[in-house]
Amino acid sequence: MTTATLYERLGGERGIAALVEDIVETHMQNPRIQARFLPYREDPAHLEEVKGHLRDFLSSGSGGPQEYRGRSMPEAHRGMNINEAEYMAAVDDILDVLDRHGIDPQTRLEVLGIAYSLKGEIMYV
Ligand code: HEM
Repeated sequence: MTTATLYERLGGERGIAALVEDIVETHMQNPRIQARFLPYREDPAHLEEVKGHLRDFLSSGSGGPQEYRGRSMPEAHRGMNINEAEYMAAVDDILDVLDRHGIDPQTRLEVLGIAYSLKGEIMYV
């Protein structure tokens, strides 16, 4: 039984910042979803804003002190018509990156649980 919060087990502010960089880069290299993300390379300011929101989302959702000021999940993904295969591809990327960063299996499972709980707010909204 561990007493560290999910935020701490993800490496806190620095760990989460590194995770977000790699997750976005991995999405951009994943043929199943890269078309959704590659256009952001042409708009670095917007990309930085989204990365900031992703960091705050992960931090506040895992027990960290940061406040999430981005849009709600349905608002952020509305009109993208994200399907199940794309959703699974994104979740696979996240779990791969957590693994590459040495995050333990129990913690990865917790993140998977949170990702699944958000599915209905992100797919086909
Ligand atoms: C575990 C599932 C997911 C989570 C937790 C998640 C979370 C987020 C968050 C927090 C933002 C920032 C919102 C903002 O800036 O206001 C965002 C933006 C975005 N997400 Fe997701 N997302 C997920 C799945 C997906 C999937 C499957 C796709 C497409 C394949 C996707 C595509 C995007 C795009 C393109 C943006 C940028 C929107 C913009 O232009 O500002 N997301 N996501």
